[in-house]
Amino acid sequence: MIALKCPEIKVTVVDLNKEKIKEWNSDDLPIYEPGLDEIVKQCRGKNLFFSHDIPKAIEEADLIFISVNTPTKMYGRGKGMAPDLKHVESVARTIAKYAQGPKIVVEKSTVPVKAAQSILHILKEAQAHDQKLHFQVLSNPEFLAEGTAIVDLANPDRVLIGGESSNKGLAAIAQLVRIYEHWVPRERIITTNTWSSELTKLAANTFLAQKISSINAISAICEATGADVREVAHAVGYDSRIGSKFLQASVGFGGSCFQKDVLSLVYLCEILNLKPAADYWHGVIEINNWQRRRFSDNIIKELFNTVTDKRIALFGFAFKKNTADTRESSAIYIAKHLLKERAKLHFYDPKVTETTMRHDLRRVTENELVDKLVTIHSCPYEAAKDAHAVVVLTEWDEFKTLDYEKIYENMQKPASIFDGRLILDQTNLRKIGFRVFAIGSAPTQSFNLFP
Ligand SMILES: NC(=O)c1ccc[n+]([C@@H]2O[C@H](COP(=O)([O-])OP(=O)(O)OC[C@H]3O[C@@H](n4cnc5c(N)ncnc54)[C@H](O)[C@@H]3O)[C@@H](O)[C@H]2O)c1
Ligand SMILES: O=c1ccn([C@@H]2O[C@H](COP(=O)(O)OP(=O)(O)O[C@H]3O[C@H](CO)[C@@H](O)[C@H](O)[C@H]3O)[C@@H](O)[C@H]2O)c(=O)[nH]1
Repeated sequence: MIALKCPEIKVTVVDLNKEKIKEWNSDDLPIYEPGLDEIVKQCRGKNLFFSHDIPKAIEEADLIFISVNTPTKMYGRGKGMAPDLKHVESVARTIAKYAQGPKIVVEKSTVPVKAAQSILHILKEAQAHDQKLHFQVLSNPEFLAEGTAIVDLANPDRVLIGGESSNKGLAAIAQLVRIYEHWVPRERIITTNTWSSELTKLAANTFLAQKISSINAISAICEATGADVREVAHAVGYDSRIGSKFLQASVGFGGSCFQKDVLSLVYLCEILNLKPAADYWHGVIEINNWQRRRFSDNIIKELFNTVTDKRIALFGFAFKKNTADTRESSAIYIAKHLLKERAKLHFYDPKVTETTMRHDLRRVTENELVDKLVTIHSCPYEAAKDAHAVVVLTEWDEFKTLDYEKIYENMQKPASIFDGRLILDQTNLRKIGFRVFAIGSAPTQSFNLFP
């Protein structure tokens, strides 16, 4: 977006992963994101470059964005909670090694509060030994969502920049503001101190995830009472203080950010000895896991309490529509529960590859189960053929307009459909003959004798 909006700025993207850089330089980009291909094609070779020559890029740059991954740590202290900052630290050390003049270093990765301090300590060490060096570290968290990244970047609700309040700090902030001002109205560029900016990113993601867990918790009450979660969400969201966005009940949120960032905030609360705050935010994750479990348990319950050897078609594997990203996708966890029960799973996703699906499933369950029980299809009708149930896990638009009569005809009877995204026309499906179960509404066609 910077390359597109600021033709006078040269943008060089560097990555340790040479394969990825090769793909960025090819016609087949390493990620699927609507609108991205066009922009890359328009700018690449003019003022946008992809390279693995990291030292040269550092040498040449005035501003350096650190945008490396900060996944949840899976070992040692903070395992399963704290973000792993080893890549951020490694970049700071690389900058310290190759910089030959003053640089503004921008923390774009999502990090815990005070991470900028560590980066600065490492850079200051280099500065102490070389008079030509001077570093300012800014926090500039990213708020784009996958699937809508280009729109979000082109028209952000806000851009947040945190930095030191010293003269040099303010000058660095002003430089970054000038870049965003090319396309973002000045009143939408917020400047704060570094720690507020870092914390805002974690807070924003936690608030968003909390909204989804709140509506998902309400969806469970709806299923038990006859209220309809879509009606409740609509009416609750009409209150402008609450707002209608992010009230879509679902199989639970996925993606590489929400769980990681909520856990990062919980961990921060714990190390600061703020246990009630840690427990409060941890509830967001607990509800999300519960929602996934409830959904898969309902499938088993409504298929006469056994799915062993039953063919089940799963529509969607990506964590949301318009992306091929599967990181922390609820589909993985729902499939895991069903595989434990020895169901035969037939997947269809318009963008996710077979290799990715098998790799993700092998990470959470035994290889043997995946090899024996999982089939991947390139056509939804094939996936649903002879199935006892169709389960919608991702809200891809194309699932709304499939020929459900044809799907019904080729399924085992009774044919059930479980809508985990509330995208299907339930009345029409019932007319066709399906037993329909949807998140957040009472199971009126339940065969189940016990609640
Ligand atoms: N994905 C999103 O939608 C999104 C949105 C907002 C914020 N974020 C944040 O942005 C950061 C990156 O997320 P992502 O999804 O792009 O991660 P990613 O894993 O897809 O990409 C990170 C890249 O960094 C590279 N890398 C790691 N260490 C490196 C090093 N020392 N030098 C050069 N390259 C290195 C990796 O090879 C990888 O290609 C995370 O902190 C994330 O929380 C992501
Ligand atoms: O009402 C809703 C909205 C979303 N989701 C699910 O929540 C997850 C996350 O969706 P979304 O937030 O749209 O995508 P992300 O790409 O994960 O974006 C989030 O995480 C990014 C990384 O930090 C932030 O930059 C974004 O602002 C923040 O929205 C997905 O599984 C969605 O299906 C719901 O279940 N119900």
